[in-house]
Amino acid sequence: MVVRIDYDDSSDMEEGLDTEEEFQTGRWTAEEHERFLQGLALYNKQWKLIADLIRTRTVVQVRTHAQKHFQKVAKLEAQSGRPHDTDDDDSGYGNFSAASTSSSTSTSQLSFNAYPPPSSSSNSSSARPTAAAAAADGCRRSRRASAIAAASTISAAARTAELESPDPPSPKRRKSSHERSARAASFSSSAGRRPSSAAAPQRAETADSPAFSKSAAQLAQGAGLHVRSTFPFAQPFVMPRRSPTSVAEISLATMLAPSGAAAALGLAHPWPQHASSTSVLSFPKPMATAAAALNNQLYRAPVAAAADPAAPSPWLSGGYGDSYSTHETASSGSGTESEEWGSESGLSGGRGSADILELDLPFGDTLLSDDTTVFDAIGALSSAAAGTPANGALPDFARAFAADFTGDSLDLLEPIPLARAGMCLAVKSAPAAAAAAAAAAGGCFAAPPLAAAAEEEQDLDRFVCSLLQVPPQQQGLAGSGSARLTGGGGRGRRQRAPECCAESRARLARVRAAAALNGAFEHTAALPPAADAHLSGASLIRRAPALCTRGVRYQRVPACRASGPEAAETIAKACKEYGFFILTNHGIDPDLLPEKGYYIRREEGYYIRREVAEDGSDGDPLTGPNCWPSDDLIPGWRDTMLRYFDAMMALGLRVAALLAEGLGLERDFFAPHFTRLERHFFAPHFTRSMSALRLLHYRAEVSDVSKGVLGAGAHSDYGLLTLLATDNVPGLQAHLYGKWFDVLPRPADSIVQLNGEWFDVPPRPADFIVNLGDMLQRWTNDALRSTVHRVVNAAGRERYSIPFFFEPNFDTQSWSMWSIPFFFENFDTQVTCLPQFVFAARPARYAPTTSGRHLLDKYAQTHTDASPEANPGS
Ligand SMILES: O=C(O)CCC(=O)C(=O)O
Ligand SMILES: [Fe+2]
Repeated sequence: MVVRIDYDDSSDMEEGLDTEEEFQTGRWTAEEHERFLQGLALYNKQWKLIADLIRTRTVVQVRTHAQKHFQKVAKLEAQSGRPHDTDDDDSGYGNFSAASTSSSTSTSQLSFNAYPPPSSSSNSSSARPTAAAAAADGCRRSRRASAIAAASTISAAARTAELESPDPPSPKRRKSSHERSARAASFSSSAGRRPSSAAAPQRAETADSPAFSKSAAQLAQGAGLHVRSTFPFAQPFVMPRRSPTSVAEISLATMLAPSGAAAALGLAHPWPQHASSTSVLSFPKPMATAAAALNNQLYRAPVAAAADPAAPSPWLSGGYGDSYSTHETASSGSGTESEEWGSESGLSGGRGSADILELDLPFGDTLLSDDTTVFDAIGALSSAAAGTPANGALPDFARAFAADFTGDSLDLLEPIPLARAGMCLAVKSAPAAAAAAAAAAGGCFAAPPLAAAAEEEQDLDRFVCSLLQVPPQQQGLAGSGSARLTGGGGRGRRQRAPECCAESRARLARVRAAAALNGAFEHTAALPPAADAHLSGASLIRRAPALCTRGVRYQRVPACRASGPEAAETIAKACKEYGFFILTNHGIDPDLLPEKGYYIRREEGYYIRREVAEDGSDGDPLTGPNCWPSDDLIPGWRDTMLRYFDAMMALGLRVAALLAEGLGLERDFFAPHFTRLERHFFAPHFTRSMSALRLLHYRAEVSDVSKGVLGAGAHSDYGLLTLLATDNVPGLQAHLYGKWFDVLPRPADSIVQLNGEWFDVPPRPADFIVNLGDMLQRWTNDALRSTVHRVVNAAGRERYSIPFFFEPNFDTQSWSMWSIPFFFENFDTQVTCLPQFVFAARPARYAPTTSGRHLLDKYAQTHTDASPEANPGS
């Protein structure tokens, strides 16, 4: 079992902001190569972007490295006679130590089980709405228009350098070898460690930071933990600037059940010198304790929730609903469950038996209400633990943490399913140690008798089984005699009826899957066959979407209003930190929404752009006349769609204005890029925008990420931003890198602890899901990032969506003999890194271009039939 402890990178953040990049020479490290591979997957052969991702290598170095890499891959392929998976390529780029190689092998196996990499022959297009039907439909399109329509097909395959890697790349800058090696430290529980990990060489100590590794090792040993030899995760754990996730998580755990944590260790105070990230390294033991404490919290809270059967439990809700209906919420609520969970709380200050919620807390009432905020929970618990009077005053760190967590102004959707995330955390963090600590504390959940355990696998299985209350005979484990579960506090445990076992098993599988995703489990051998089945990529995605988060923060998507005094600020904040938000109060006529395209029921995408002449003469490259079904066939549809298009243009302009304002630009900054201040005498379209509606229909096919079967492959959109309307069927997933990693200091009140994970964006039929496009990234010199997203049709249900790609005018406006001079303004639609985002230490990353050029380039990169060769005229 591996427990990860992350190093403090706060100094990196603070010091590293304005310094020049440090380019390395010489052999590539494993880490650099890994990033290179990520970059390759993400950006194909855009060396500049890849170099940006790697950070320590120049573009030229990257290119040379790529050359060697491809040669090597070709050689391996020739030798093996099969395509070589570059992700597994550990065959030597610099100083791969034996340790790191073996580690990455086990890790990639772990990752594969958790989240298989894409097959090289992605057939995502099969699930992608195709444009072929559009052509077959007899619609007349210009050649260019067809090329664009075809985008829906090709983009999934080609635009996608599929991002199905188990962990996303960390774009975070690496500054020093010290920090790199610090990151390499992790711990495994000594309670049941495998001999192999004990014998493995200590990379941290041979690496270039002996001081760090020594102290880490000492600390770990002092705490009864074992320093694992190498960094065990395929990807580095991405950490935010000011509040390293580990600290946040541990803080959270500690704060959630501090008294329990204290009891577990016999400590007077459970969070020693909290909140300083370095303290993480100093307190491996509290970390285990924290996990145990969190477990206490997790498995007590539902008991209280169950006391009111009418109230939906916030603790294990969310995700795709039914897959998370749990026995806690399903239980009778009679209170007898508390016996089962054990009643020795080990928590001080409580009024009652097992239930931490009965603590006399200032916020106690809100703790389990549906609109519970984490702020409340943390505030309540930390106040109680800190012994502050019940007046709501929080310890400073708790206040800061809570503010960091919730954000000030954003109206965050989806109350965090804290328990679920916490479950991952607890299992991830220190399962064996957590169990032991909890047991020592007279635990609130059954802890396996660790001392009797022979193998780590068994410990882990027992641990998880005990969490899930899988009866021993159902566990399918070797040596189950010693796995007899002991009830917390020595109380007898009620055996579950056999019919519950399937559910328990499924839950076991889900937790294990989640834990695997979280990088916690490195073994799979002991999984019962039934559970194994749940670990295939597709089912994992289907069953454990919300468990796929590493922390607790990715379940929520910020919601921003399109109007009101806060709108500009909240939109800018969401864009900076998330790159993704839900737009409410948008003012689009609700009557327009349901009609907007659901007539299109074919397997295809269907584009609508601004109207141009039949011969396309007043169009731009990449455009053509819209293709409308006859009015007899769908009466009024054309009219509806054009009204919708206009409304979306107006909304796009409004959001762009709010964003500009929030970014400190002129409110009207973007507008001229989307409008044409020339009024054509005969065709007074007020826009030359390339914006497009795309009507998408996904057929009822379950995605299988491992096989590359996706609704839409991972991509970012090209324009300024995209306003997405969806029906009620989930499917959209976003991939966050965090927005503040290398440009500006991350604001103290940031809502996001950055991390890269796919997470499910809840469908919001009445609102719009907004994501940022590549052009905005370009304009802001990477300060804002276009958001990578994809569609995974986990439910296998038919799905409709209508993205509105808000894209600027193609090019420079031109004077025509029909223009009304008064309105004419020669405005070049230049996309240039804005001075506000260009610093000495961070010069412009993109050459000026035009919107049209940018689009052509993008299409050329990703669509074979939109390449210059295929479209010589464009
Ligand atoms: O259907 C969706 O939810 C997203 C579609 C999308 O991302 C796209 O067409 O670019
Ligand atoms: Fe998209």
